[in-house]
Amino acid sequence: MSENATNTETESDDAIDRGEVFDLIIIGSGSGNSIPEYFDDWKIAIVERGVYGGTCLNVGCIPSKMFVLPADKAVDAQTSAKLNIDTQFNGADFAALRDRVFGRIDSISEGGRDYRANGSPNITLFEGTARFTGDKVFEVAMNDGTDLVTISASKVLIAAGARPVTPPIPGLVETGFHTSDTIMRLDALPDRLGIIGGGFIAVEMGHVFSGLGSKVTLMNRSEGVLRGFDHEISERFAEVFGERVDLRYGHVPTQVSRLDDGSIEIIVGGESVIVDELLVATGREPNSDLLEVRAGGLTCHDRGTIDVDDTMATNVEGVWAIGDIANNYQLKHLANAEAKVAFWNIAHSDQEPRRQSYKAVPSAVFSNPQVAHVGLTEQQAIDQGIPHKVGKRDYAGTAYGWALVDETSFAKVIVNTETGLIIGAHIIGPQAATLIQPIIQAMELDTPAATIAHDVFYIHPALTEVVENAILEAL
Ligand SMILES: Cc1cc2nc3c(=O)[nH]c(=O)nc-3n(C[C@H](O)[C@H](O)[C@H](O)COP(=O)(O)OP(=O)(O)OC[C@H]3O[C@@H](n4cnc5c(N)ncnc54)[C@H](O)[C@@H]3O)c2cc1C
Ligand SMILES: NC(=O)c1ccc[n+]([C@@H]2O[C@H](COP(=O)([O-])OP(=O)(O)OC[C@H]3O[C@@H](n4cnc5c(N)ncnc54)[C@H](O)[C@@H]3O)[C@@H](O)[C@H]2O)c1
Repeated sequence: MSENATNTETESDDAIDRGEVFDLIIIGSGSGNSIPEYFDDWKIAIVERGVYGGTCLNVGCIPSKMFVLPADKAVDAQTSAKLNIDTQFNGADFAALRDRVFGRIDSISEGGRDYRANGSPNITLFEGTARFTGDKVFEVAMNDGTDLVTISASKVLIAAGARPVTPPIPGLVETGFHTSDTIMRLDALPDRLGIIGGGFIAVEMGHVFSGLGSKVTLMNRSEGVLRGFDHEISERFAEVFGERVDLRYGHVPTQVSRLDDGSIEIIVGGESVIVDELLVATGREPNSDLLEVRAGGLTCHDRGTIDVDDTMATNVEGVWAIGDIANNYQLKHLANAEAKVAFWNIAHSDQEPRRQSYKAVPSAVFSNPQVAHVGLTEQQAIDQGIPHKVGKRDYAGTAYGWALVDETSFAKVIVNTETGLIIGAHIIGPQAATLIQPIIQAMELDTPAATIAHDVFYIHPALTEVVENAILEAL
């Protein structure tokens, strides 16, 4: 055991059953599973209630992007006439695609589980649902129905993530619906798919299913889709995406019911929408309630995320929290970064703690068109009274954009005119998630916009010239 880990037996309260005592308990096997090797001599418990490996691996980022790629190819095949080639999309073997994706993923999850259950001598895997019963004490309701197990530790890492919200729409629960947890496991492509929501999951899955051949109707509460994004981006996204998907805005569905022929009727904005399958993607709520974190003395924000500082420490000494249960971004690259910070600080309490930066947290929406963002929107810059200049470049204004025959994609960069630093960037179009990377670097490292525009090469005629030119326009 690391010299920094303390034995809880010394601090145990005789009145409380602390059960088996560990050096470290980790709740959740998603980002919580990335345990550095300097923990090899710690006695560790991992508690996982679901499929091993968490959201990103099993039902999130990875399978969804393995579906997005074939959908992108299908859309390309249907839109190639502008490139003077004659290609067709003749349909998808959805069951084979599903089996390929999950054949890969399920075995990785099983391998990860087996490694922790049988191949890691210092680790005990508890497969069940943990809840706090006291300070760093948990009761675990085992999935196999055996007795409740009590465990405790001197240090705890909470990485218990979030789960899909079920909106209170009359008839929804009785009718039955899919979430992102189940929609990718359908047996066949539905002829008609309804999607309630208009955020990341709605537009990514809307692209997947419409691209592969379903008729998709997306019903969003707000006026438009991707409303948290820069206005120009969300408006352009809706224009382009709306050519493939029936977008209904500004209403919460008021009734969902199952019809005699097995189809599903959704009443939205006073109109009837009839579909074969329904996906609900109206946000994800932190699992802090399942964990009964308040019984462990932890404080939470209104939305249920656990209060943490930038060292990932909670208000209770010896308890850290990371990922979707601790931040409102709900992004895997952030959960991974927070895990690194938390694990380091847990094992090195005698050193100055490492801190997570939130200066330039980027995100990308892997729909079609693709969208990427980092930093402030133009409206946020205005609202915050920051003196700024916006630079914008259409893909069509660069050589590679001509090759793509692109008419809808652009990059937008916002520079603080007092500091010369980039404060926001927004890209819509092919490879947006990759193109934004130099700007993430510049923002995180405080590299002036002029420096990254003038002092480095951008390969000609690559799409990165879009970013170079957008920055130049903002100087
Ligand atoms: C469809 C979809 C696509 C996504 N795509 C992207 C993407 O492209 N890029 C990106 O950055 N992010 C994406 N995300 C978000 C990303 O998946 C999450 O931000 C990330 O996985 C969160 O990791 P985590 O470790 O905090 O939680 P999780 O990976 O959710 O792990 C939490 C684990 O804790 C377990 N658990 C919960 N409560 C308890 C309890 N009481 N006892 C025991 N175990 C418990 C859960 O079963 C779960 O396995 C996507 C999410 C979804 C749903
Ligand atoms: N590419 C990625 O990084 C990626 C992909 C998927 C998910 N995620 C993460 O997962 C999180 C959850 O995704 P999400 O799409 O479920 O949530 P979201 O917060 O992105 O979007 C929720 C949407 O549901 C709408 N909504 C809420 N209640 C509604 C109702 N009753 N009727 C109709 N519409 C309603 C909202 O207007 C909003 O458009 C995201 O915040 C994101 O961080 C990330």
